[in-house]
Amino acid sequence: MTRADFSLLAATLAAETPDSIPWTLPGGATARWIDVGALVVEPAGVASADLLLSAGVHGNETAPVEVVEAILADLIAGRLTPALRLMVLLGNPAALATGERYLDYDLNRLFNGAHARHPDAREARRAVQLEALAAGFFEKAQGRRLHYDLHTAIRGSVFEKFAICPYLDGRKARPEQFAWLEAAGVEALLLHSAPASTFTYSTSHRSGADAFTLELGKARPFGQNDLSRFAGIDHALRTLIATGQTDDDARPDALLGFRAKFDIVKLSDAFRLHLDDAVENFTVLPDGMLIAEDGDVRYLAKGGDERILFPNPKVKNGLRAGIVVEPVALR
Ligand SMILES: O=C(O)CCC(=O)N[C@@H](CCC(=O)O)C(=O)O
Ligand SMILES: [Zn+2]
Repeated sequence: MTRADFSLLAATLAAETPDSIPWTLPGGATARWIDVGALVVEPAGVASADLLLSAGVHGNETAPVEVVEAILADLIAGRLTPALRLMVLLGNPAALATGERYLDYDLNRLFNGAHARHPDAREARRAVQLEALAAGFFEKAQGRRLHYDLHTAIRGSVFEKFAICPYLDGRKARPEQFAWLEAAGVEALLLHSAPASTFTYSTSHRSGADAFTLELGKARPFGQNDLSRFAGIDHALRTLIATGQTDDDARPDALLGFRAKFDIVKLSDAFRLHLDDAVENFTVLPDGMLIAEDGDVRYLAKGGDERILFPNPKVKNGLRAGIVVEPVALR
């Protein structure tokens, strides 16, 4: 593979060794393959912002990886010229190679120190590495710090594309971001209500990044994605990279707001979810419905337009097996 046709995905899946040698892209930007699944692009001029784009934190969520690969290919070929600093991280190379969500433990439950509780999981080492790469990238930031962690979901969704804002330690989300999310085709925004062990909570909390998890459709294996369904995020990211313009004065009116009300936690092997596989994310829960139970613990819906998100009885014990959300005003 020459520099001109370098593919981060191919190099990552083939477990090639990164060389950290900078090379100049057509148009004068610089690229460096700094670590496994990690590439940094610096613009020729002053960077107007610092964008971390991660994909493949879950190995079965392949469409966002393909979107990011296509953007990188255009940057490397000089068809796209960056106005900002960019770091691309492919989250879980080993799981991407096997097409599984994770190998030993869900990587997106191991950030912000949680890796120390699962030292033997291969993902624990990767979480440490990713956190160090993200922190190193943002330490050198001179502009606005942005992190978009791109995912797809196991289930279908009432809102096909939605964003998740990590808990902001009491601060409010910056409304300037909402217009960009809408331009990317995002229909709903969930605000988390508590700290978490996710990548976006980590970069928000530790590096002060405006971080969002973006859920962009349904998870499918490589080769089975209809990338036309990802045109909105593809276009919004390319515009952001080319212009470096992160704020938008437009007043979005269609973005629906939700807040996390409570987590459904799988405590033991006795956990039973009373929602079948066809139930989509953001389905309204009838008042009084028994959503799940685990021994003596019963999770009940309390009405008021409560909805279910990410119901999954197959998670490991101790992890979130669903979130009950409710509408909230965004501004
Ligand atoms: O479809 C599912 O059940 C999970 C999709 C997914 O991976 N979602 C992320 C959300 C992370 C966040 O809360 O910011 C995850 O569960 O890690
Ligand atoms: Zn995911």
